[in-house]
Amino acid sequence: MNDYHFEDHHKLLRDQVRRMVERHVAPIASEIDENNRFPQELVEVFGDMGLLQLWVPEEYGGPGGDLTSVCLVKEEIAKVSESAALLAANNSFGLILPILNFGSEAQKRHYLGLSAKGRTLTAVAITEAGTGSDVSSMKTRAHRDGESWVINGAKIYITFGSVAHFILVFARTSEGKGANGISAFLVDTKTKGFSHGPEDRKMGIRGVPNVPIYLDNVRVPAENMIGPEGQAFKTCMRILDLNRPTVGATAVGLAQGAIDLATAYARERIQFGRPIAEFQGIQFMLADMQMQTEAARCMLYDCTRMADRQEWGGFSAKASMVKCFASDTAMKVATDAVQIFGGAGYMRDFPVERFMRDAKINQIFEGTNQIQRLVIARHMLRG
Ligand SMILES: CC(C)(COP(=O)(O)OP(=O)(O)OC[C@H]1O[C@@H](n2cnc3c(N)ncnc32)[C@H](O)[C@@H]1OP(=O)(O)O)[C@@H](O)C(=O)NCCC(=O)NCCSC(=O)CCS(=O)O
Repeated sequence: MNDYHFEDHHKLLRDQVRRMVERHVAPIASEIDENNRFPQELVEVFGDMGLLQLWVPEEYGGPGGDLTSVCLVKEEIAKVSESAALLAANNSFGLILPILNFGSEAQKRHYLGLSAKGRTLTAVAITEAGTGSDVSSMKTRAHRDGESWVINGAKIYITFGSVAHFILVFARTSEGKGANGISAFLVDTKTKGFSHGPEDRKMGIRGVPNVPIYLDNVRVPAENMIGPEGQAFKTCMRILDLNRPTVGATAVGLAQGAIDLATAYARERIQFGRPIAEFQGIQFMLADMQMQTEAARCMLYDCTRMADRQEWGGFSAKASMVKCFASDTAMKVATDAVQIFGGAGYMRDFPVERFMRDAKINQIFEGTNQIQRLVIARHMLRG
């Protein structure tokens, strides 16, 4: 494969991650899915390599990664396990991106410094029972009480919500119309009044705990508000824009992993006296799978380059294109990989059925692909 615009440090990181995946992720990938087990041991491995906290700048004690590094790491890990890829760069969405972009210097020193140690887990809480695509309809409320804010409400489907040390919680702090009046708080999950419910039972990404969380008079110090009061809808949109390419990266990795499995199987599987790889019907499928994945990869690393060069014009639409195109591609590619395996592909003895189950979530979370199309179309129509 082409090396795109990767710099030497990106290639070095990618090679280190490949070796780590072979040693630590590949041996447990099927088992964490089978047992729906959160791989705590990977927290240590990833933390020691700087992979949970990749995006923390060097001046705050972090590895100083960029969007390209985060995506390369996720792509490599997702070739073997989407669940493990979701754990990598865990601190980006819930802590690093909001604090780097909207936090005060004191918040940066404290939280980025903590993240840099490589043992912190975080989550983001936006979604509620009545609030999915329509973020501004959220019902969770926070009111000011002296030097604190007191939060009440419930959120659902919170990824890593049961293991996170800190959760970025979005709540309405005034009854302003629509997007106005929403604020963001970094909540320490040890705070009195915070709790979570039982784990959601999911089709895929097993080993990644998703839970409902409950905030019952959760009191947080005023300094835990991230960004200006009432303006966090924009914080939310901005961190989604920056994180959506990483969903694209996971999807590209998953698709490549499925292609590699299907290609190897097609070479080995004998029917009508020859490997099925010799049949044009299979060759055309494999070629389409690789072509679509390569197109998604080109789009992905073009988008990461934009971000790393701070070229923000049209970035939101570009991030939505990557998330949408790569995840639609991964779903199609994983389904075709199962088809190439035939009956064996439907069995749990082979990993491709897991890839097909895991692929689906990428079309749904961090904004459904219908929402991504809406963002893209709005950008086009604005001219
Ligand atoms: C549907 C949406 C794309 C847009 O929602 P709205 O139509 O309600 O809002 P707008 O009128 O477009 O915008 C209001 C306001 O915000 C500004 N804005 C909009 N987009 C951006 C942006 N990308 N960056 C900065 N600012 C932005 C816009 O200019 C307006 O400001 P003014 O009023 O003009 O000043 C949106 O609601 C959306 O993306 N929905 C999807 C939500 C989503 O992705 N949810 C997923 C949750 S997280 C997850 O799934 C992870 C799993 S988990 O929960 O653990």
